[in-house]
Order: sequence, then C-alpha cells, then structure tokens
Amino acid sequence: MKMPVQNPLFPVFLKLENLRVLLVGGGNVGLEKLTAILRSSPATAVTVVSLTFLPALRALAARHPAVQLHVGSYADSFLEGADLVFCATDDPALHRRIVAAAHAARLLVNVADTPPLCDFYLSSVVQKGALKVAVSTNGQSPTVAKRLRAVLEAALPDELDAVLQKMPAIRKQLAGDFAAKVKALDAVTAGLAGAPATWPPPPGAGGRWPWARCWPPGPWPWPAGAPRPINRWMKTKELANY
Ligand SMILES: C[C@@]1(CC(=O)O)c2cc3[nH]c(cc4nc(cc5[nH]c(cc(n2)[C@H]1CCC(=O)O)[C@@](C)(CC(=O)O)[C@@H]5CCC(=O)O)C(CC(=O)O)=C4CCC(=O)O)c(CCC(=O)O)c3CC(=O)O
Ligand SMILES: NC(=O)C1=CN([C@@H]2O[C@H](COP(=O)(O)OP(=O)(O)OC[C@H]3O[C@@H](n4cnc5c(N)ncnc54)[C@H](O)[C@@H]3O)[C@@H](O)[C@H]2O)C=CC1
Repeated sequence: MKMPVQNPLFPVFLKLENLRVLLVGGGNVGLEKLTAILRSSPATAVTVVSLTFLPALRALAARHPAVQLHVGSYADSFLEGADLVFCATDDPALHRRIVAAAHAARLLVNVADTPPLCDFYLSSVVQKGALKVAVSTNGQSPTVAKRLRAVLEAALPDELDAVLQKMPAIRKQLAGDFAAKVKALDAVTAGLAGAPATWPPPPGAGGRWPWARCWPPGPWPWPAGAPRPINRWMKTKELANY
C-alpha cells in the first residue's frame, strides 16, 4: 500500500537576489517577511507597498539600497515586473484580490497567516557560514520549526563551515573520472556521517536527539569507563584541519 505523503512541499533554494519581489503591507508581519528575505538574501530588489510603514521597517529598508518603499494603496500595476509576491496587510479581501491578479500573471504568492492562499511557505533557516538548512513542518507548527532551528544551530559545529570552504580545493586536487571523484569525496567526508554510535547515550544526553545534546561533547576529560558520545562532530573538526 502506498504511504500518504506527509509533506508534499518541494524544497528549493532560490537565488532571490536575481529576482524582483513585491511585498504588500508595511506593518509587523510585513517587517517579519522583509527581515526573513533580507537575512538570507540581502541584495534582493524588494518593492514594499503600504499605506503606512513601521519605523523599524523604514530603518531596515534604509540599510538595504535595493529595497524601495512606496507609500500608498496596492494596485495591480505593482505586479508588473515582479517575480514573487508577499501579502502582509490586515485586509483579507485585498489578499484574495492580489492572489487572483498574481495568478493571472503566473506569479507565485505567499499570504501571511493564510496557508490555503500560499503557493509557497517560508521556512525556519539555520545558517552556519555557507551551510543553510531550511525546516518546514508543512504549516503544522511554525513554532516547532523555530525550536528545531535552535536545536540545529546549537548542534551543528562551527567547523562545518571550514570544511565547506576546503571542499572545492580538495575536489580540484582529485584526479580520475566523475565516479572516482565521487568515491574519493565520499571517503574524505566519511567521518561526517560514519562514526558508530554508542548506546545508551552518555549522561546528560537523551531524548530524541541525543547527539544534538552532546555538543559541546560532555565533560572533559571524559569520565573513565563512561561510554563515549557519538563523535561525528569531532571527526568534523579533524576534517576542518585536513
Ligand atoms: C504556513 C506558513 C506560511 C508562511 O508564512 O510562509 C505560516 C503560517 C502561520 N504562521 C502563524 C503564526 C506564527 N508564525 C511564527 C513564525 C514563523 N512562521 C514561519 C513560517 C510559516 N508560517 C509557514 C509555515 C512554516 C512551516 O511549515 O513550519 C517561519 C518558519 C518563517 C518566517 O515567517 O520567516 C517563522 C519562524 C522563523 C524562525 O524563527 O525560525 C510564529 C512564532 C513566532 O513568531 O515566534 C507564530 C506564532 C505561533 C504559532 O501560531 O505557531 C500562523 C497563525 C496566525 C494566527 O494564529 O493568527 C499561521 C497561519 C496558520 O497556521 O494558519
Ligand atoms: N502581528 C502579528 O504578529 C500577527 C498578525 N496577524 C494578522 O496579520 C495581519 C497583519 O498584521 P500586522 O502586520 O500586525 O498588521 P499592521 O496593521 O501592523 O500592518 C498592516 C499593514 O498593511 C497596510 N495596508 C492595509 N491596507 C493596505 C492597502 N490597501 N495597500 C497597501 N497597504 C495596506 C497598512 O498600512 C499596514 O502597514 C492582521 O490581519 C493580523 O490580524 C496574525 C497573527 C499575528
């Protein structure tokens, strides 16, 4: 029997800085959306249309030269030249009109607080240097997504970025055909995923993500005889110094 798909959303990482974004609404929710956009993609050309703007949104826009503020009411003409649309006003009827007009122009729309009207959702974003992890709960609980972000942020070692910075150079040094390179890269990075787990987890660890709580990895020196935590992140450190 076919299992139902729990989350049919298709994840992609957009080059948002190559696109033009229209954001309608300059209040609290508009500020949240603009913050999320600029945190990941600070050079994005965002046009914000709103009757009023929160001072914090004006301040954020002032720090990002590609953001333009238009004081006034939304009009369909703002959709011309937009690639992606965010609705964040306090007017649900306006949101429905914007979605209809945007869809007529084959544009994708995100409507704050109205999942059924969204073509895409925002995610909670974990960032460590070049590494980016996006968390989606399929709209079930943004709060759980936010909590998971914090868990992952704490669990992922800072050395991971050093590893990522080194990988292109390592890849360049490898000889052989594509398959041989994949094999060599798999071998170089085996420590990231391969260290065998110990069970039961060490004291202080537990719950669903014992390894996540093992970072930093427990007391030092580790008590004699106590089982070692999973040491995949120690391997990461070694690889960072490769
Ligand atoms: C469907 C989705 C569409 C979209 O907005 O893209 C959506 C919808 C709704 N959000 C609501 C409320 C809250 N949203 C947050 C926070 C975030 N919401 C985000 C995404 C999403 N929110 C998309 C699904 C994401 C997923 O799949 O998990 C995050 C991840 C990304 C971002 O927005 O940047 C960001 C966390 C960023 C971070 O910190 O990492 C908090 C918590 C807080 O603010 O602290 C609350 C209050 C607590 C609560 O209700 O949980 C409500 C109810 C409104 C009401 O009750 O009136 C709806 C509507 C509904 O659920 O019906
Ligand atoms: N602030 C929050 O954390 C939450 C908000 N909501 C809901 O989300 C909606 C938005 O909330 P906020 O951002 O706090 O409201 P807000 O009142 O701070 O912002 C709404 C913005 O929309 C603009 N606007 C209204 N009509 C417009 C039009 N025709 N053209 C252009 N701009 C227009 C206003 O000028 C204002 O800047 C509300 O319906 C609210 O009930 C729901 C949950 C939490």
